[in-house]
Amino acid sequence: MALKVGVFGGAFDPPHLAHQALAEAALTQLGLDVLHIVPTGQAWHKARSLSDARHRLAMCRLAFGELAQGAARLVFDEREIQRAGPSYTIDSLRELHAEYPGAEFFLVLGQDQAEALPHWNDWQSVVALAWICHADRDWEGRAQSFEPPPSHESRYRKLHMPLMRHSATGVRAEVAAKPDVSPDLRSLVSPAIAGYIETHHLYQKT
Ligand SMILES: Nc1ncnc2c1ncn2[C@@H]1O[C@H](COP(=O)(O)OP(=O)(O)OP(=O)(O)O)[C@@H](O)[C@H]1O
Ligand SMILES: O=C(O)c1ccc[n+]([C@@H]2O[C@H](COP(=O)([O-])O)[C@@H](O)[C@H]2O)c1
Repeated sequence: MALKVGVFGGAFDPPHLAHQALAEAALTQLGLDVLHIVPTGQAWHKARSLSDARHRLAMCRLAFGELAQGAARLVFDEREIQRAGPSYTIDSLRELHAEYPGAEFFLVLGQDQAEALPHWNDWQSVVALAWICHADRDWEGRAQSFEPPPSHESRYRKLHMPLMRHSATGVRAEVAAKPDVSPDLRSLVSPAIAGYIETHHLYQKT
């Protein structure tokens, strides 16, 4: 049987509880052998610059480190941080295909990026190289549940997790408003991430 390789990319600035729930859903529902967590290097599609990659990677290790279950392995994958220029998922998928010949790939996304996928660089190749595994996301203004584009529907798979309104934007705003670890922050990120943010004075108003 082909090795099943999951790929979960994100800015992870910082990783929050919905990221952890999505990674867990992917591990349990897709029967993955390995899950690559891929922090973005340069997010061409985001208006703000990301925090130092060193911090985002350290927080990924804290947030996702406990998730490896059963036979599944987690890889904290620095390729997009190391690569010069904008981070394109297609580049990472092509490299991973070469590293795992014959494997089956599963790209893990929340609803917003599943909807944005047709605007990604070379998205048709992305869809050809990986199953698109998407979970709904609770956000204001969400009109309806995401429906895959009919032309590529057979390449999409739904992941099930509780609808969560968590966002990294919300975490950063909470810390900027209340620099001490607040009960609201504790409801958004794991204790390890709250501690890391506090120790390293991340996201505080300057
Ligand atoms: N609440 C959520 N429910 C489901 N998926 C989510 C949720 N939050 C983030 N994701 C997914 O996790 C991946 C990485 O997201 P990202 O690191 O950009 O977090 P974010 O919360 O969207 O960040 P920001 O608020 O800074 O834009 C994306 O595929 C995104 O759709
Ligand atoms: O390749 C692209 O063109 C592309 C465009 C938008 C997003 N992505 C990737 O999708 C993942 C989730 O994006 P984000 O903005 O939610 O962190 C992350 O790995 C991004 O690099 C990739």
